[in-house]
Amino acid sequence: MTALPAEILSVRNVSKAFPSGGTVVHALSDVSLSAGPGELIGIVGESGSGKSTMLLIAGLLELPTEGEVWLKDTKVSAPGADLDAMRALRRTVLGFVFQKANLIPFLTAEENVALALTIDDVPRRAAVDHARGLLDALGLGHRLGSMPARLSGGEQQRVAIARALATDPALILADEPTAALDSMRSRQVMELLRLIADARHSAVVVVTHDQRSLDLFDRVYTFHDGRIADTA
Ligand SMILES: Nc1ncnc2c1ncn2[C@@H]1O[C@H](COP(=O)(O)OP(=O)(O)OP(=O)(O)O)[C@@H](O)[C@H]1O
Repeated sequence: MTALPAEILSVRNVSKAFPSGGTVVHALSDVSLSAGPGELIGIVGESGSGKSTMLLIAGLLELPTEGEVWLKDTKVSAPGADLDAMRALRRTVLGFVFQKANLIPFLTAEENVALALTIDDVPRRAAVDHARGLLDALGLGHRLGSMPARLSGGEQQRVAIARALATDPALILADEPTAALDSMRSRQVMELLRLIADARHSAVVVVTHDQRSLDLFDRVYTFHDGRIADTA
């Protein structure tokens, strides 16, 4: 058995400033957080506190102004790093889930998931088989051939989660994945993310406003004004 790394994601002393109309917005100030294998980590905080900016930096979609992002034992991002060069890393190590499922409307559920693999040159047959297995495991085995418009909001979000899992990422980043769902479906999606962390030993980091599911999390960082005000 291979040893698991101590941390999958380590954000170290990250700050992010956006120039904005002659002034500077300090979206993040000296933030450090981590997520290890099998951990479900929450990020909460009021609007504008820096949660999404944190996720974009951890997801290698934005650069920090100061500080570093480490994936496993490698420093991958710091001021001046080349975000384009991180594309392969984003595709293989990271999985993203957003507030809206953003499925491609003219592809079936299984085609949406398989696409995450075929764009990386996985042969179509193998990609579709893998997509079916994932959708089946997420309770959507009966919806493989359905178009997104025929799926409920919760089902669409589960397809989006299957798509994020397709490349077997070590780190899954979710930005308000339950915002568009009712409370029962929200709970189901959060429980699914908990299960994914447990079963796959992935690190799962979720930005959420949903206070009712926080019992499922290993650690919750509360952001306030670009800083971590509390860790519980
Ligand atoms: N590209 C940008 N340019 C300028 N300012 C930005 C940019 N992105 C974010 N900000 C500012 O940085 C601060 C943090 O924004 P962020 O979106 O990270 O907050 P949030 O906690 O995710 O908010 P919400 O819960 O409303 O999504 C805000 O003041 C926001 O206006």
